[in-house]
Amino acid sequence: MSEKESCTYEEYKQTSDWLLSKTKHRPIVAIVCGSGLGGLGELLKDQQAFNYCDIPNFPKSTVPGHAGRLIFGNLSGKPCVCMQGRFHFYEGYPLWKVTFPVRVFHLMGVEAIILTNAAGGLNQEFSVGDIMVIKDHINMVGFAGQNPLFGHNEDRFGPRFPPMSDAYNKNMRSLLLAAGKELGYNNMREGVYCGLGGPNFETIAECRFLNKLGADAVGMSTVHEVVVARHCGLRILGISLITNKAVMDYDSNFTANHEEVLQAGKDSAKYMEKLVSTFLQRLDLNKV
Ligand SMILES: O=P(O)(O)O[C@H]1O[C@H](CO)[C@@H](O)[C@H]1O
Ligand code: HPA
Repeated sequence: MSEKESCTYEEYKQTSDWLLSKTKHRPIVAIVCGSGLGGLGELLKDQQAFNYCDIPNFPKSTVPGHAGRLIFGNLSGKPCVCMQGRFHFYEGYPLWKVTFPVRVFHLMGVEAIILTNAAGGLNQEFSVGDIMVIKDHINMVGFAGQNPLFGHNEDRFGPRFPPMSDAYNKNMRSLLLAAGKELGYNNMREGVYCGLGGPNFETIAECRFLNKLGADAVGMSTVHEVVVARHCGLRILGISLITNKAVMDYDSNFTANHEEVLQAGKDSAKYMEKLVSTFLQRLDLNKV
C-alpha cells in the first residue's frame, strides 16, 4: 500500500472542529516559531497549550529547538495561535503534512500568519542577529518538483493556480519595518528567502549560486507554508533571523551547524519577541 497522498477537506475540518471544541480562544493571527524562536509562544497571555501528539491528524515535531506545542492566547491584545515548532520536508513528511496546520488555522478563522525562521545569510552585508523581513522567496523544492498543492485542488481552500507574486503582504512588511524603527533596531533588513529541502547545509558553490540568483538568506522551511497560506487567502508576514553567515569562501574554516543556529536564536530571542509584540500592537487587519 503506497503512502497517503493528501488529506481530505473533512480531515482538516475534523482537526479544526476538535480544537475549537477544546478551547474558548478564537485566534485571528497565527505565529509559527522558527528554530530556537519558540520563546515567542511564552509571550501569549491567558494561554492554553496542546501537545501536537494529542491533536487529531497533527504530525509530530522531531527537530531540536521545535517543542511540538500549539499555544492559544492573546498577544498585544490580538487573539493568536502559536506553533512552538514547525514541520520540515527533511523530517520525512510529505509537503501536505508539513503544511497541515496552515489550513487548520484558516478553517478556525485565522486571517493572518506570521512565519518566522532561522536562516543563513547569503547577502554579504548581513550579519548574525540581523532580522530580515521576507519580501519574496525562491522555492527550490518547488523547482525540484515538490509542491504542497500537487494533486487534486480543493476549491474550498483556493484556486488551482494561485498567484505568488504578492504572497508577502506589503502593508505588514512596512508595519514590521516601522516597528523595528520605533524600537531603535538598526539591524532590520528586507530580502529574498530561498527555501531548500535540507537537511544538509549548503556547499560553498551552492551558496554562491543562490546568492547570484538573488537570494539574501537560505533555510529549509517557510516557502511551503507560504504557498498553502497564499492559496487559502491568508495575509502573510515572513521574518528571518540571520543565525549564521553562509560559507561562501573556500578559505573559510567555518562549517554551519544546528547548535550555532539555536544559540543565535536564543541570543536574539528578546529582540524578536519585542518586535513581534510591537508589530501586533500596531496591526489593524482591516487596513492590511
Ligand atoms: O526554518 P527553521 O524551522 O527556523 O529551521 C532552520 O534551522 C534548521 C537548521 O539549523 C533548519 O530546519 C532550518 O530550516
Ligand atoms: N542554511 C540552511 N538552513 C539554515 C541555515 C543555513 O545556513 N541557517 C539556519 N537555517
